[in-house]
Amino acid sequence: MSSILVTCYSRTGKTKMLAESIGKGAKQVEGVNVDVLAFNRVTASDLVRYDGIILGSPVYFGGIAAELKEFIDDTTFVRGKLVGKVGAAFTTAGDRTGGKETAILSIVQAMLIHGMIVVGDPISTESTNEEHNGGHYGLAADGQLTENDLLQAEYFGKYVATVVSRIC
Ligand SMILES: Cc1cc2nc3c(=O)[nH]c(=O)nc-3n(C[C@H](O)[C@H](O)[C@H](O)COP(=O)(O)O)c2cc1C
Repeated sequence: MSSILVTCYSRTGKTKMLAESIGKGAKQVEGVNVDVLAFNRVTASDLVRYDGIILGSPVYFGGIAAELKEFIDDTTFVRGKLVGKVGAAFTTAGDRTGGKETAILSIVQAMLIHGMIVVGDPISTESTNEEHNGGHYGLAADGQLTENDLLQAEYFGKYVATVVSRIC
């Protein structure tokens, strides 16, 4: 049985809503155990237990929230123990051009430094919806979350879990 952790910093609940939908999608994949955990319940050393780690943050000034950066900085103490794990990132922003890609890439950058295998957000083959908001480098949504955003988050979770189940 492979395992996935989904967690994010979220002040006003939007990024957390995406986390829940990502978890819902990931749980559709057989043979993968998925934990969607509140940010304050996770420590850097918990990451070692998982095969896949999906991390999210709201966009703050074009980057990630300080709280997630602090968490990532703490992962220096598990350096070497995350090698070969699958990683993926997600974000929410206020504005369409507000910095979703730069925020996602900050998370992805840390994952790559850990030697993780990063999974992006391809436009889902399951999606027939042309409104796909896909982040390319990870999952992203802006403004008020729509049903479509939550559906894309489910597809993303399912996709990452499928990769985890294949390679872990
Ligand atoms: C301190 C701060 C900085 C922000 N900076 C940006 C920004 O640079 N670009 C943007 O599009 N939205 C920005 N926002 C809006 C948040 O990214 C957006 O509301 C996000 O969805 C909030 O996520 P949450 O509900 O999970 O806390 C900022 C919000 C705060 C509080």
